[in-house]
Amino acid sequence: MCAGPITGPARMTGKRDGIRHLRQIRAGFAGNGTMSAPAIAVQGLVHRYGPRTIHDGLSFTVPEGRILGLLGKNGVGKTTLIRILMGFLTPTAGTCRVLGDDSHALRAETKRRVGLVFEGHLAYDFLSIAETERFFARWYPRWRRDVFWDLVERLNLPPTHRIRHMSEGQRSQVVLGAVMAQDPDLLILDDYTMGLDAGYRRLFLDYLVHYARAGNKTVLVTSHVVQDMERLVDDVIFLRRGGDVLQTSLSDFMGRFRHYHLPAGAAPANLPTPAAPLHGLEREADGSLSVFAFAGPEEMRAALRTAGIDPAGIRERQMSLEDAFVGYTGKY
Ligand SMILES: Nc1ncnc2c1ncn2[C@@H]1O[C@H](COP(=O)(O)OP(=O)(O)OP(=O)(O)O)[C@@H](O)[C@H]1O
Repeated sequence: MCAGPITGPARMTGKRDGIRHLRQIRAGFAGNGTMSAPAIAVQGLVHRYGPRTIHDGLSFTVPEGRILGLLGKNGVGKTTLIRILMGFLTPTAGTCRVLGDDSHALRAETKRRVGLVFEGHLAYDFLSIAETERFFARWYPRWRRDVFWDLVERLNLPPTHRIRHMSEGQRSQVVLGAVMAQDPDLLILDDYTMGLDAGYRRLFLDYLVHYARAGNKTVLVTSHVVQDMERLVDDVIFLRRGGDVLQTSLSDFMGRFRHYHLPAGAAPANLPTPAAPLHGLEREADGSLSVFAFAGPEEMRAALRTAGIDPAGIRERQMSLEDAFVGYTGKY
């Protein structure tokens, strides 16, 4: 993980389904009822690596002041999207605007307003913690020493301790402190959990929520620790292979997406292809059936009958966000 102006502030470094539930959060709705330009606006994004299409007409916006979790299975294109947003990659087609600028033509002052945590490490690892803080401070007019030290002093290491002599998780803590201290308007955190223990992850999440709310920051975050998202994000975007995208508020998704369980024998040996409102059908090891759907119990019974599945014995099961993520994206 690497952050900041290690190569100057202009180089922030540091990681469709049957149902088309595209619920686009309206561009510019700031969550407090006011309209403002979205912090991120992606329209018709296509990206290919050679013959492989990673994104195929992706469109979404991140309204200012919202915390959005970008979720998807390994290899679905989260990091690619972030690379495009930061101007490291030029998309095959489509437009991406970050704080009003085209992503492949970000002005230096716009880059300074974006705090990025990305795969990698602190490049100047021969510096001590204190030297690192002074180095970053020179680049950022809004540098917050208090924020840096508030996060970094929890390491219980002397300020003279060199970055290269730190563990991976300790380095990550310095990176997170350095990014937050930049006082950016937009934070992009790509898999920020690298090497962090559960306690520090929790501390950082609580800190981040408070920091983002107090400063009206916009946050785009990816993490494989999906349960963390539950305490952090306002909205989620699910990316799925083939270019499907679902954008919704977390509360709406958790309220509408349901998991039902049916006893063995309820469904035919060959499971039907789920059609709306059914989203996914999975045979469990004991022959019972898990059904994921955007439907309440009554609608569900009717949909199951239509699919040739006996709804008798149906039970709804509570889901965490991680359960819902696996139910929505599939186990493999
Ligand atoms: N430079 C590249 N050239 C060719 N293919 C690439 C390149 N970079 C990434 N890919 C492929 O593009 C797809 C998306 O990769 P990406 O890193 O964006 O996924 P991701 O969603 O961030 O994955 P993960 O959750 O595993 O970090 C993968 O199949 C990957 O192998």
